[in-house]
Amino acid sequence: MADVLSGVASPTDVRALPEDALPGLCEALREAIITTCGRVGGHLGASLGAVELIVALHRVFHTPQDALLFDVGHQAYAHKLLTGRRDRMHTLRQADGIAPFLDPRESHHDALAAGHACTAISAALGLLSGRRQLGHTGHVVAVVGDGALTGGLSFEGLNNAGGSPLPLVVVLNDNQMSISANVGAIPALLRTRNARAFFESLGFTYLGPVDGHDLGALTRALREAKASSRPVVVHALTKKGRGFPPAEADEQTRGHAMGPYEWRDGKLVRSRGGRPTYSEAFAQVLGDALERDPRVVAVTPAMLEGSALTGLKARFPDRVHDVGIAEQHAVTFCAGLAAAGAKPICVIYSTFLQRAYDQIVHDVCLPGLPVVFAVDRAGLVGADGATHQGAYDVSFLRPLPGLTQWAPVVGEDLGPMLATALQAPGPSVLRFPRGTLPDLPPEMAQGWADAPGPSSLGQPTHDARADAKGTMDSAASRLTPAALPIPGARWLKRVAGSRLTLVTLGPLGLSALEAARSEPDWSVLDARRAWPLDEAALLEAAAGGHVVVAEEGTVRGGLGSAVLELYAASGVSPRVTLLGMPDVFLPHGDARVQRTQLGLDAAGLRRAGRALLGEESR
Ligand SMILES: Cc1ncc(C[n+]2csc(CCOP(=O)(O)OP(=O)(O)O)c2C)c(N)n1
Ligand SMILES: CC(=O)[C@@H](O)[C@H](O)COP(=O)(O)O
Ligand SMILES: [Mg+2]
Repeated sequence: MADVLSGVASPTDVRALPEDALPGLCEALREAIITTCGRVGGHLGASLGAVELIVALHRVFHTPQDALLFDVGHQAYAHKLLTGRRDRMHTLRQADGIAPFLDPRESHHDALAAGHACTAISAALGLLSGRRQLGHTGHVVAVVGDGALTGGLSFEGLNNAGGSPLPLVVVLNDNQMSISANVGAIPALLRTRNARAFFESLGFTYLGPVDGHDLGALTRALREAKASSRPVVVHALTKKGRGFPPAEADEQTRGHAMGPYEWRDGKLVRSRGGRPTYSEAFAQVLGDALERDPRVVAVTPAMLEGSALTGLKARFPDRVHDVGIAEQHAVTFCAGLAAAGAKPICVIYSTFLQRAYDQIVHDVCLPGLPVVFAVDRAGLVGADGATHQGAYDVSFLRPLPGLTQWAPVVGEDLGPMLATALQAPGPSVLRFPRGTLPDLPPEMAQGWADAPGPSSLGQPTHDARADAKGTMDSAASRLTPAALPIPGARWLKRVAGSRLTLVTLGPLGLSALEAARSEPDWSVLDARRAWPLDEAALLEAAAGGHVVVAEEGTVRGGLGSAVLELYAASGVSPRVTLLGMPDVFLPHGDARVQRTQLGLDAAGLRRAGRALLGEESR
């Protein structure tokens, strides 16, 4: 079957094929998608479910004169394969390779970049309006999933489009799935006769429901939509994971997202070589908290599986809420929960938290409600690239009065930090990265390096040994809130009279420890909080005259900026180097390689320290 696809270099070739060649083309596309995802991972399920839809779209609409926008873009591998990227698909989501989602810089058949859900309708209406204003006659199509209709932004777009005379075409790819089972009233409504009434009441012509795997029916409906002079929705019923039995059998996500070789014996499994992830470790301590305190409740905006909450949902069905792709609602829902006296924990990816900024400010921080934000995927995310990097949470949250920002180093820190956050009178953040838990370094596994005594600059911050012991003990035993709260920063290595201190946030503390092992007069300070700062500890660090601050987040406005602000306000002037994510949107690639490239590994930290000391050659 692959030869049908090998004859397609552009959508023009798709339109030139005889109709009886199209089933073979769809089979070849599925084969290519399955092979690609098997080798390099990717969004298998959604892309398999959209094969016929995408072939029919390219038969009817002529890109780039007509524009196709795909909500998120994770379902668009067939579109990439049909638009000249077939021979590079093996580079998908890798450094300098094919992008994880759509990107006009990659192909002029990609109308707009995306990666976050619920944007397609608004962007498509804007594109259509702008094109008409500038005399362009092409059609604009927004392809959105049923999950995308659980997000408010989609409705802002539908509302505006339905009241507009512009002939926007919305194709609803309804597979009754988000990443896992879809939630709420809207997806359910779509499978009833009310779907027609719903869209018609919003001002759309409704075409459907159409079998989303029947090329003839799809083509006819799309041609009718293309001829419409007013907003129109084509409602296609599809199956996520279609054509690959392990995905179709994957009840949880239909093979939504996977790493390479994540299926064995015909089953789709998330394989990470057995080590738990930070998300799974957090879910563990969250489960303890749910067990211990009936006021605790968890909220996720459609990332039950990605945030490792599926098991907790089964254990606490009424206290783990998946609210759909609705980050703004998730945050303000948590504000309501907190106002009622519950202890809400909003479990949310750093990049998706961006969508709920005003809700954090206006509904949580301004009233000072004790919402806990478990900010997952904080830092480099790797394959998902620029639209998904967890780069900004420290910076955009730090200015908010009363919001405490914690960052664990190792999995054992999560319990104490969560318990501290749950005791806090106001809102808190715990940020942790995508990926598996690290091994404990020798300094942590066998207790801490001897602290040389009280800080030379004022009160000792705290007894690192006691704190560490408390932390370590809590790792072993069930946590009781009495063991907390945690004070501020934590010396991972404390050398009296050290000349240089590596100040880090989160897991970078481990790289700093490794970097400092061969440097007898370097100290390592785990800031533990991005805000508020542990000023005494940071002023002690300044005493050595040289400070490197390293964080896996943008250097603009992050921990490093806060430290510089402290030193300026305190009238101390050590030489300071800031390391972090640079002032660009970092592309897709291997996060470990990118960390090294950014100098956010032990060698990079050592280089930065030596450069600061003027000992580059050593
Ligand atoms: C703002 C935002 N929140 C969450 C996500 C994660 N996400 C990616 S795809 C997806 C499910 C989309 O469901 P649907 O629109 O039905 O598409 P399907 O995968 O079923 O084809 C989610 C939640 C995202 N990309 N953007
Ligand atoms: C497309 C999308 O936004 C999600 O599927 C995201 O790619 C999940 O990321 P993780 O793989 O880090 O859970
Ligand atoms: Mg869906």
